[in-house]
Amino acid sequence: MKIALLGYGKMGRYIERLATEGGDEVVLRVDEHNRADIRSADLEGVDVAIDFSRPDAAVANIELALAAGVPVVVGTTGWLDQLPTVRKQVEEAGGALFWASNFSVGVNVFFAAARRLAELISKENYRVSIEETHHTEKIDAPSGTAITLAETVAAGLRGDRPDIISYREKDVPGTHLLRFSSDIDEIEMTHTAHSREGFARGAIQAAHWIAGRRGVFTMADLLESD
Ligand SMILES: NC(=O)C1=CN([C@@H]2O[C@H](COP(=O)(O)OP(=O)(O)OC[C@H]3O[C@@H](n4cnc5c(N)ncnc54)[C@H](O)[C@@H]3O)[C@@H](O)[C@H]2O)C=CC1
Ligand SMILES: O=C(O)C1=N[C@H](C(=O)O)C[C@H](O)C1
Repeated sequence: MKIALLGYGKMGRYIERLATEGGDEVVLRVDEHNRADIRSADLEGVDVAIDFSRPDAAVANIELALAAGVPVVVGTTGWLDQLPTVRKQVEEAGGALFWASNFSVGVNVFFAAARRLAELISKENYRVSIEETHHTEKIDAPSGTAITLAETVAAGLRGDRPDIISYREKDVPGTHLLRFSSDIDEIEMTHTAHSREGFARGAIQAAHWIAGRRGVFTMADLLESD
């Protein structure tokens, strides 16, 4: 398939390498230097746009893809407070958006396990906390994954979102720790990304999956489909 990359940094370049190895073709690369020159007509012939850019750029990039009638896969974090408005825009345009705060299969399994653990523990007296560690170039804090994890745990507990502590350390691709602690014992679950490969593979899988679909989707839709 023909891909437009909206954002051509660490993730955009990783996706290009894996997608090309898999037989896809990257036909447009957009970054902060050429973004102002890009119009929806430049997306003509593109099958899917993949956005890994910046928190303050994602919504305009989604609007660009919608205007071009091109499905868009968005991995950028830090804009999801605007999802309700964007969802309306997608529905009104009859477009397709696939978003995920984390595209790796491992993290999405971690979310499901965290939800179940929170449900099981909800009547007990545990303190819940989340810690996330990322590389020092990361703009947003807390991470999108940590926010999704906190929302998932809160839903399982039928309670408040746990607090999140953010750490920034050189070259860390992404580590998330969920802790339930009481005076009696402690339960910890950690997901450690060894590289960006899981994120890139998941985004490419989503790009193939969204072809021919309309609406707003995320990883649970993909993982639960046949
Ligand atoms: N959902 C997921 O699985 C993952 C999400 N991310 C998120 O993806 C985003 C990008 O991450 P990285 O590639 O590591 O960042 P990066 O800083 O390496 O790359 C960002 C790219 O966006 C470009 N850019 C800036 N303004 C732009 C605009 N208006 N339009 C298009 N491109 C623009 C920059 O020139 C750069 O090429 C971040 O929000 C990060 O949190 C990162 C990894 C996994
Ligand atoms: O910026 C990153 O690098 C990452 N961002 C995502 C997030 O904010 O959760 C996903 C992953 O952890 C890497």
